[in-house]
Amino acid sequence: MNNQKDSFLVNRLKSIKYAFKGAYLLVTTENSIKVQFSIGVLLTILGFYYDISATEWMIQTLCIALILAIEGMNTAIEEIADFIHPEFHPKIGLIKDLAAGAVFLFAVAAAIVGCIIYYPKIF
Ligand SMILES: Nc1ncnc2c1ncn2[C@@H]1O[C@H](COP(=O)(O)OP(=O)(O)OP(=O)(O)O)[C@@H](O)[C@H]1O
Repeated sequence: MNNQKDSFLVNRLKSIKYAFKGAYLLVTTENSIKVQFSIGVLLTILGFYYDISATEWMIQTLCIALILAIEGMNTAIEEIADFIHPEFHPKIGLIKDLAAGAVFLFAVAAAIVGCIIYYPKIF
């Protein structure tokens, strides 16, 4: 929680610290994020190997960041759902399925982008 007495700059720096902590927790503890992060690292190596263009770098970087961000939001939704209702409930199941569906939709688009960039270079 930010202290109102702190200056604007100190509060902003604290927010960045909390955000870093959240990103670190996601990458080190969440299996789905670990997998997506590893794919992101692999794609970055592939990007250098195949010397992809500036536009391809921009699209690839956005796709990697968006997948991680959406996965992170999905994890936050799962945590909220488990916190407010730890027991089995069809509504909690629906909420989690919807959040997972949102990740899936973007993952399909990102996979298509990956194929468009690398298929012509590899084959
Ligand atoms: N409390 C619950 N009530 C009803 N259904 C649930 C509940 N918890 C989980 N489910 C069902 O099980 C699925 C998987 O839930 P879970 O919380 O294990 O997510 P996950 O995708 O396995 O998590 P992770 O991303 O951490 O691997 C949900 O999408 C939902 O269909």
